[in-house]
Amino acid sequence: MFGGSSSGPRISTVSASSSDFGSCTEFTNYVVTVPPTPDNNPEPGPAQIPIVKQDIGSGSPNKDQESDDETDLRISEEHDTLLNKISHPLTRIVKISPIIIAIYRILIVVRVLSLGLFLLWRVRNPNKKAIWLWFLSVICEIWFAFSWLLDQIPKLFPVNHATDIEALKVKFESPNENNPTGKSDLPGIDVFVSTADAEKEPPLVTANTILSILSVDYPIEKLSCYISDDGGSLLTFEAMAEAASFAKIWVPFCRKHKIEPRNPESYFGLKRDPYKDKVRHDFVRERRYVKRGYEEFKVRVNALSNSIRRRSDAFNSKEEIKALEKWKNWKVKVEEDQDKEPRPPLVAPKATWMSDGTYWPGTWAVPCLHHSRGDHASVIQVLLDPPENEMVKGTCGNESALDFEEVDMRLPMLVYVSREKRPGYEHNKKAGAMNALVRASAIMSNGPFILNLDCDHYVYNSRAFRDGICFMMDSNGDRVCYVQFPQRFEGIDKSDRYANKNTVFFDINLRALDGIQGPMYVGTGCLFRRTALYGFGPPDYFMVEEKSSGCCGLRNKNRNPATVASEPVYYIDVEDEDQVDISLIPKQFGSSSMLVNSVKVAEFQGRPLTTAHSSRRGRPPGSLTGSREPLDYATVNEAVNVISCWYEDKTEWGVNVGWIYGSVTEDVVTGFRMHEKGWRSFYCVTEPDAFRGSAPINLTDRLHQVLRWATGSVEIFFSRNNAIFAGRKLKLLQRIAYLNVGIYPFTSIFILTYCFLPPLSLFSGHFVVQTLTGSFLLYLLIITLSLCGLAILEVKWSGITLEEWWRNEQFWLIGGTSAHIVAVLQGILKVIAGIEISFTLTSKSSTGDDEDDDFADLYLFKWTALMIPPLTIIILNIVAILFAVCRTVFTDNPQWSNLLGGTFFAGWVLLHMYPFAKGLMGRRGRTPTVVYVWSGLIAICFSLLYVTIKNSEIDGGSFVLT
Ligand SMILES: O=c1ccn([C@@H]2O[C@H](COP(=O)(O)OP(=O)(O)O[C@H]3O[C@H](CO)[C@@H](O)[C@H](O)[C@H]3O)[C@@H](O)[C@H]2O)c(=O)[nH]1
Ligand SMILES: [Mn+2]
Repeated sequence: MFGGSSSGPRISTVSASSSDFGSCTEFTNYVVTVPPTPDNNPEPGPAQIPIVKQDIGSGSPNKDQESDDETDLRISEEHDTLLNKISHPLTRIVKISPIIIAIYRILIVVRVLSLGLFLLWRVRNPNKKAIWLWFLSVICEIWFAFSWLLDQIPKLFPVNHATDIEALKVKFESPNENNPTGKSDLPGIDVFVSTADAEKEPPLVTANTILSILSVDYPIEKLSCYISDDGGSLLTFEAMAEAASFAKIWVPFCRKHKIEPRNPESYFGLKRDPYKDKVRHDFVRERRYVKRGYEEFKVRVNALSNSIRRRSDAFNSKEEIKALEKWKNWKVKVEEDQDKEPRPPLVAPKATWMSDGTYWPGTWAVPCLHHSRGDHASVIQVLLDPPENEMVKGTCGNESALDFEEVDMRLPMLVYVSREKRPGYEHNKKAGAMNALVRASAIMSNGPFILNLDCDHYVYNSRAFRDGICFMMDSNGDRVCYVQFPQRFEGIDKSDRYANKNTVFFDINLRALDGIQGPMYVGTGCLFRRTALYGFGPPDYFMVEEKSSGCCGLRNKNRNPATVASEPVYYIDVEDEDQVDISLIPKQFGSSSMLVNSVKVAEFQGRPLTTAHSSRRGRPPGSLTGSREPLDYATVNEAVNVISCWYEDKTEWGVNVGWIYGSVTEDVVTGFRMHEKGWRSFYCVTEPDAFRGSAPINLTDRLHQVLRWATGSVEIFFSRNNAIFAGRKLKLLQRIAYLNVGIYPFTSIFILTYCFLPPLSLFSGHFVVQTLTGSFLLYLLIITLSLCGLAILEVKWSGITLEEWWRNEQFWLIGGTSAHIVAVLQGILKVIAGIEISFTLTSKSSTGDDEDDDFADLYLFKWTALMIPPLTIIILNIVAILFAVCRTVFTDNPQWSNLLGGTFFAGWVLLHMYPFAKGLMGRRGRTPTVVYVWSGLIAICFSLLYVTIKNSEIDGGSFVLT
């Protein structure tokens, strides 16, 4: 009833303030059709690679004096090289030094064995004087060993992959028989950017991301960019319109001068010499011009919130006057005619207005009915039309300051999308937003691949899209569900105090998974195969099934019932249309027939090329070089239809199709479901980094972020997406890795306990073992040394630094004692009481006051209850050490061994807590030593007091030093 039909979903009209913005007001529309498959190419039989006989690239002209023999020879050589290049793999494995890996594996075995022996020893040798202390510690140690194993085992087969974009170019963008002009035969990519709050995610940041996407090095007509605005805010909308307008000079400028990175804010902020390696004489002038343009653009974007407010105020007061007049007229009428006309409202609503004098259909500055967060209409606006099919050259620099005569001026399509939201509907956070984009884009551009970026993650390496596509177009590419790029961060303090960079995860864990079934999906910087997102399985399986059952496109009857019941129809073959049970599809994808029809097109376009040596079903070369039809109004209307909030009712969106709902870490679940179906993913580490983003650098925001991730993990643990229940196609080690994702927050229970053990032991005068025996110390030594050895080897094969590894260890304890434990409680609450967990956005804007200090934010101190447990731990441990020292020194019954053990453990805890203590101190200059010294002094006073009283009891009142 809140459906779009009642309040009318609308297509807003553009309202940008900038001048050269004409083209956006009318949008031409565009549809991708299935490229005609050559009739002579029966599927799925092997097809021949077309071999080009003449004019390869800038092939050398035939000279008359050359003999026929020579020419033939040359041609055949060219054949060979071309054939070589065409069959050349697009990706390859870069071996990590086998010696390092061998030692690494041996050390793992050593540590597993010694841990086992140690635990055995511990269980057999209880501390009879303090059984409780012994028992607690042994339980914790067993769990730590278990969780270490979960983390370590999937790291047995680390691997590095490299791509070959030159080979990709030869294969897809060089002239050949099927494609004489050498027009790009690469598949389309739809880029999704998510933003949700114009305050926490500044539109300027988002606009920069958009600019970096619009200028990537990928065939322009194959690229479409969609921005999802979950805030439905006019500010974001107009900032995007500004970005679209600035792109008209920024993008050609980047293309002409090969600018990197193509995010203007980062580019102009580079510390290195901008003229290095630049030889064009017009570069200096054009750079200056574009820089000025960017500065003006920035000022315009920054002024938007003010100008929108002023504009809205003006319109609103006009409306008010109108309303007042209406009311007066009505009053006069009522008095004169005694007419029973309904009384018009006296006050007009405080609307937010677009510059063309219409209401903004999204949320308003003063929220009101149908115009607030969580209650507004759908908005789709094509900000940049789909580009022409052929290159459009720019003009020479006489009238304009820029000379773009040789530059392609086209821009990829850019679409602003804000899905409809109504109260009473679950919106499913980011996953819901992404699914709306999946549908809208299926109708508007239907790129067979989808790249997902958070608004603060921009394209740092303009060729990264090609790197990703290499994996997809390689000979086994049709088994690949996604290619994950590592998340890299900027603006982080040098020592990365809170392990924001997460290099241990991104360079060790994910690389290791790449050697099994592939990295997890981590939410941003990921290139998906559209059909994998649609919930289909990989084709390998289909081929087997097809051979055995002889039928096409239908689901496997003898599959595990749990997965069959809800799994979408298998691969649909374009040629086998008649045999597909189409009636099943709307149940899964919803009622839009345009959407349903687009599925098979995307499947076809996502296939790698057919090759001579492979029986896999590919697509014929040259089939993606055709032109696209323009967008029409009906298409855009249909796109608006599929982003309405009721569209997903009674469908499988979020259950089996698209991003999966039910966890605040939707990313892990979504990737998990694909691996579960037998898909393979790849990890693509590029040089320079493919994408870069921002991370919260102050302690509080960081803890909240970790809290959200851990909560998501607990949600996964308690859901049907727990890796234990996964089907047979999830490989064992991959399963253990996913299991670890669900289990790691629970480790916090034991970490917390363990951190309280040193104070307990020091206060009580006992230790976890009865006495520090040689075997205990030896075991401890082996365990510690083997861990250090593993760390060093991991550092060796992954390329991270030891400091980063250590920071990660530290934050493991800090997170474990604060965020993770709360996550476990929250998760259990959700399971028992059904209390929903909110998605607290990570703030991207710097909140520090100090303008000159890049890291002002780092020293920002915001109190949060999450800090209570670690703070308690710090204080208790310090007090305990000093107390025990005093007692041992001043009493007649010194227990040096227990003091030593306890102090060692407490020191270990405090060492890990150091960054946390630093975070509490705020500003630079004052070190956490102050915290330690102060609590130390207080502790000494208390302990002296204690010892005095104790001694005076023993010695009958007189204080005696022993
Ligand atoms: O209702 C929502 C909530 C969030 N987002 C977007 O989701 C992204 C991630 O949010 P952020 O607060 O930046 O989370 P991070 O902790 O930085 O993100 C990591 O972890 C998240 C899962 O918890 C993933 O969704 C992210 O992709 C991943 O980068 C942002 O672009 C938001 O705009 C929405 O679109 N709608
Ligand atoms: Mn983020």
